[in-house]
Amino acid sequence: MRQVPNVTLNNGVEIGQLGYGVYKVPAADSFALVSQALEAGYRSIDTAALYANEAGVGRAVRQATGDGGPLSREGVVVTTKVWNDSHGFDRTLTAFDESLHKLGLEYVDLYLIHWPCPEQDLYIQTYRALERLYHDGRVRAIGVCNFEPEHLRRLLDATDVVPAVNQVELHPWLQQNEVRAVNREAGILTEAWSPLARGQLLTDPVLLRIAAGLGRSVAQVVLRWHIQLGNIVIPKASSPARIRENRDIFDFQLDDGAMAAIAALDRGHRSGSDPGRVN
Ligand SMILES: NC(=O)C1=CN([C@@H]2O[C@H](COP(=O)(O)OP(=O)(O)OC[C@H]3O[C@@H](n4cnc5c(N)ncnc54)[C@H](OP(=O)(O)O)[C@@H]3O)[C@@H](O)[C@H]2O)C=CC1
Ligand SMILES: O=C(O)C(=O)[C@@H](O)[C@H](O)C(=O)CO
Repeated sequence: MRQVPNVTLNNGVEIGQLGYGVYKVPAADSFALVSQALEAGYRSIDTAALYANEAGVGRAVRQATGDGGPLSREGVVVTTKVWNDSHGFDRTLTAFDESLHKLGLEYVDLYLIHWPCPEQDLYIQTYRALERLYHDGRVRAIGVCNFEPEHLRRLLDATDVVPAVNQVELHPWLQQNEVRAVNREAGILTEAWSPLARGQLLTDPVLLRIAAGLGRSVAQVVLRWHIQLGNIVIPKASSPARIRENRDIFDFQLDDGAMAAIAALDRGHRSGSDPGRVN
């Protein structure tokens, strides 16, 4: 097994380029599955207040990094997010306290605004609260999710700390080239959510052909494509076998022909919500 490589955020914090996402992981399973992911070599876990499984995530991280555990707390990145009903400066600080309490950790590594919620028009105040948490040392890095270029430009103009990541839906059927370019220009890393389009693209004939040629699964080919593009990627899986399968993407390469064939699959297909419409 090859180690998951780290990438460096714009403030120097390191994060595994491959992490484990836990949307729809039931609270009762989150301890076991996150423990298995950490055992399999993942060092970054992506949760959110919305997912209602922060307690199990935190317990798994505490067990793996506590006295006698195999890992150091500094070596694991825990991401959580402020949900849409907690936008605004004070409400965000309260939501953060609740998440930290559920996680049972001393600090959060990466704290993100979950959606810009443009109709609420509070994301600048929400981000100001993230900046406060960052300056107070309660989070190691801050960022956003689902920010379209217009939201990002406004945020960059109005605030001081450049987001470390912009986590957006991204996969071969929704390649987000404009968002990726704006992120790159601002020094923001692109993190891909639903990197497998929630499983919808696993029967794509082009991907099946590339996977067959390499003797890999389609999921592995798609995750490898993300890695070669420079994305951070956080697939969710519900079994130890799939958790390991998704990790095993660092011992092969997609050649230029395969990368070009995948680039041609972009079709603007969303498997989740449209950021302009979530409020
Ligand atoms: N910031 C945001 O707004 C959002 C963030 N996210 C984050 O991104 C993470 C990943 O996105 P998610 O929506 O879960 O979708 P993914 O694209 O990661 O797909 C998950 C689905 O793919 C299946 N799958 C995973 N690995 C394999 C495999 N090797 N072979 C076959 N099927 C596989 C899973 O099945 P099974 O579970 O049965 O194994 C599940 O049904 C989330 O868990 C969450 O952390 C997600 C949505 C929005
Ligand atoms: O998983 C998340 O983090 C989400 O916010 C999404 O799943 C979102 O609720 C969605 O796209 C629903 O289709």
